[in-house]
Amino acid sequence: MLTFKESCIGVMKLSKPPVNSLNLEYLTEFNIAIEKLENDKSCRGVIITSALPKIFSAGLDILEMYQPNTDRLRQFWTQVQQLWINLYGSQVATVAAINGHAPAGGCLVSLSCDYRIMAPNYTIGLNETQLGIVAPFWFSDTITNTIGFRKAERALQLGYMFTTDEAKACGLIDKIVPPDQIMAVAHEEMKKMFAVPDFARQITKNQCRKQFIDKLHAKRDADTDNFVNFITKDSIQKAMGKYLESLKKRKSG
Ligand SMILES: CC/C=C\C/C=C\C/C=C\C/C=C/C(=O)SCCNC(=O)CCNC(=O)[C@H](O)C(C)(C)COP(=O)(O)OP(=O)(O)OC[C@H]1O[C@@H](n2cnc3c(N)ncnc32)[C@H](O)[C@@H]1OP(=O)(O)O
Repeated sequence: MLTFKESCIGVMKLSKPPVNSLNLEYLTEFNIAIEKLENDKSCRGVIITSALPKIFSAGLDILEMYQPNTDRLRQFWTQVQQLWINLYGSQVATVAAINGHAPAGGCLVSLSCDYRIMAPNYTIGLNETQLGIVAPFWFSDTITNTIGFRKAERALQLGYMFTTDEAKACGLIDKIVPPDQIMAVAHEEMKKMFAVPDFARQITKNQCRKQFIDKLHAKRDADTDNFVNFITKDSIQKAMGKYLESLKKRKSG
């Protein structure tokens, strides 16, 4: 993770080649970095983007979920939950500068921010069902809160990956920006949020989001148990094995 501060704005650049997949170690690093910026009194905003060309993040590292060690799988899921709690509940203003593809966990990271700008000709969405897995309720709440129930239900069922244009049309992202302007526009959007007194913006954000974060807090252990029980099922392992094979075939084909 490349993290630096530009005045009162923290910039986090995901930099885990080849595709910024989020494994246990990287999620832990991500959480530490966001918690550090959150606790920095001089930090009013965070921009999350990718240091890699063409990929914002490929989402959760599928290899963490395929033929897993159960203890590690639990730690992994705890970090995924924590990342969402940290980002969705963040008191600083957050902008996702999506400069590449953003499937599943990559999409969730961006949906957890306050504002999303995206470069053209990429794809974004919660594609979990295409892997034969199910987005948990808090992924589903987050997309529903962004694009509304009907569109979210349809997109989740299909595991639909939106093009940048489609994402803009349904409100999954807020603005389409050429890649060379994405950081400049992220700073402009941040300034718009800074024009509102921080405490008023923060209380409003809490009013909108707290109930959803509280819901996960209340069910956190059960959510981890569900995840571990679900992922370790033979049928789910088979489906994930097939998906991994298809990724490799696509590469060679
Ligand atoms: C009842 C419910 C209870 C509980 C809930 C249960 C389950 C829910 C759990 C979790 C939710 C899951 C969230 C996720 O995020 S799952 C991850 C989904 N991500 C994807 O499907 C992305 C797949 N990747 C791609 O589409 C492409 O790789 C991408 C467009 C990102 C990049 O394409 P490109 O052509 O540039 O690169 P590739 O050659 O495809 O990939 C390079 C290399 O990287 C490997 N790879 C890709 N993505 C991942 C990944 N997410 N994890 C691990 N590894 C990944 C790919 O296989 C290649 O590897 P190699 O062949 O070895 O070089």
